[in-house]
Amino acid sequence: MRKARDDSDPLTLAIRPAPDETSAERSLREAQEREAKRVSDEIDAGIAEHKRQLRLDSSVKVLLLGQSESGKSTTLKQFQLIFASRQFQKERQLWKLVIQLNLVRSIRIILEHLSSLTTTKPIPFEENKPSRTMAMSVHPLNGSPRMNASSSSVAVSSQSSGMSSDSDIPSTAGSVSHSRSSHPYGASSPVTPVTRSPTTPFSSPLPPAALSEPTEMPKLSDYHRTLRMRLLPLVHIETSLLRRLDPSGEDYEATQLGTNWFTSGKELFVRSTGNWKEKLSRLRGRLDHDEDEMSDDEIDFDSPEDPGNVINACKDDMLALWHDPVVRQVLKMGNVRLEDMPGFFLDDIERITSLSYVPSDDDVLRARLKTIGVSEYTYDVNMMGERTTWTFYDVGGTRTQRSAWQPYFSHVDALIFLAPISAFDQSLAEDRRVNRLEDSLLLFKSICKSKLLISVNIILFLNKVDILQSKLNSGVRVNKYVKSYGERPNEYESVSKFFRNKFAAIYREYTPKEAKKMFYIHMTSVTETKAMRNVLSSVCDSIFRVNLQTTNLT
Ligand SMILES: Nc1nc2c(ncn2[C@@H]2O[C@H](COP(=O)(O)OP(=O)(O)OP(=O)(O)O)[C@@H](O)[C@H]2O)c(=O)[nH]1
Ligand SMILES: [Mg+2]
Repeated sequence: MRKARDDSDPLTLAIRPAPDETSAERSLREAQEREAKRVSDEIDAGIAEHKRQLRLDSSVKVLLLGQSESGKSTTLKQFQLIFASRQFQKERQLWKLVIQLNLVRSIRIILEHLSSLTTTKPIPFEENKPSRTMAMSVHPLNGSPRMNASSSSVAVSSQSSGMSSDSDIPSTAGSVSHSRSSHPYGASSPVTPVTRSPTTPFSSPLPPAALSEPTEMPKLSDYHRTLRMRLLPLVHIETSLLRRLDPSGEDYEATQLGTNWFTSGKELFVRSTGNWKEKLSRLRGRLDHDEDEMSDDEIDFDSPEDPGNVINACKDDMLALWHDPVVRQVLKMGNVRLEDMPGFFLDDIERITSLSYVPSDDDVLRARLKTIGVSEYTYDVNMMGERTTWTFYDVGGTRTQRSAWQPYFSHVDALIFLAPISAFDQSLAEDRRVNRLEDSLLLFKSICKSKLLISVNIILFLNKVDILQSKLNSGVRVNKYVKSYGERPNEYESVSKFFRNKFAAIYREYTPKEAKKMFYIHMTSVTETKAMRNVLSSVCDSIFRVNLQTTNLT
């Protein structure tokens, strides 16, 4: 049995007061003991603070990867909306200008298309066809171009990346993005009207409308020409705002009315080094400033030239243009599906052009702002009772941007890879010969194989399932684009399971055997906040737990 006080313990013996201790000695001893306790408490507090600091320093770092328009930046917006909503609310007004520019861009595309009817000869279909014998392909990860010899009518990227055996998705060269009417936020790029190759049995068919409609373009009247003239200020506003947001102009070319519309497909983008939020704040902040403080790159929001006023003044003409039957026919015959492009707001003209317009959450999530470079975003979030710092790296997804990803591989805890599975019938905007789903599969394979990512947890979002669903509902057949889909039912359950298995098989086959990491797959529509609340909570929770375990702080 243990004694209440152990007289044989050397420490107890050493600190035991002397039996003949005087009261002065006792006071001194007690003072020394109090001081020792104070020092000890201070050390404990220091250790606790150090641990807290370590936790903060070892913030959770997440890399967002995937091809362009896969939904990376939208995932980040959802994270912010759900976990850092105050910041999201604060930035809501900044998105107003982006949304208005998205709207103006759609108008510009219509105007350029109308203009091309009158000023330039449409490019003959055959000129857009890739070479039958030699074609460029690009490595899916580093974006470096290579020349491929190809005996087929098109160069398929798998031929250059050793994927020909496991890739059964034909190139969409010689095809166009399929037109559909029911999904408003579809993210296909403007389609290039090229013919179906007669020698590739699996090339995407042209939409029936493009094949069966009469070939004669409707005539534009003076009314259309006047409408065009009246909308020109919008285009100038766009040019000037884009210049102000990116004065280098490196990735932006001034819009030239009268050029062929598909040669001027430049879109609004955010450059990682550009601090667009600050620039937009400055442009917007003019109202709060003193007149004298106005600098050259600010806009006078009180002036009739202010973008909000100009856009508002053009409301009726925009509505007239978008609803004009001749314009609709011209677009249809040119196979221009604005509804399928990201940042489509033409059905919201009334609301968005209002002087008192404030973007809704949904508007912000639908807004399209292309990423250039790698942007870092940090949020302090309460998770599992802890205040934790989350750092996200949002990258540009076009092929030429991918070489910038690698330096981030070695110091992130997890990566979220987004593959838009609705894109099985679309081609890359940057290379019309490459099927978007195939590009995602090849990219995912490179990620799985990467030795640098051997201990990085992978979360795969098979995204844009809402668009996939509406495509299937409107009758687009998967087996026209994916040979191995065979005679399975053309229904969401079966198609989503098939794609899920395809990605899971790549993970199993190509991840190095020694890798120890978690891997989850989620079917997502990252624009849908309600569903994403559960998905992101569960994803962040798992990343956070694994992170705590690995830093040994639990
Ligand atoms: N309907 C629908 N639209 C989506 C979904 N995910 C993204 N979008 C839209 O698709 C467009 C492109 O999304 P982004 O998040 O900008 O794509 P990204 O991957 O960041 O593209 P880059 O910056 O070019 O690399 C945006 O207009 C989004 O609103 C989805 O699941 N469903
Ligand atoms: Mg982006």
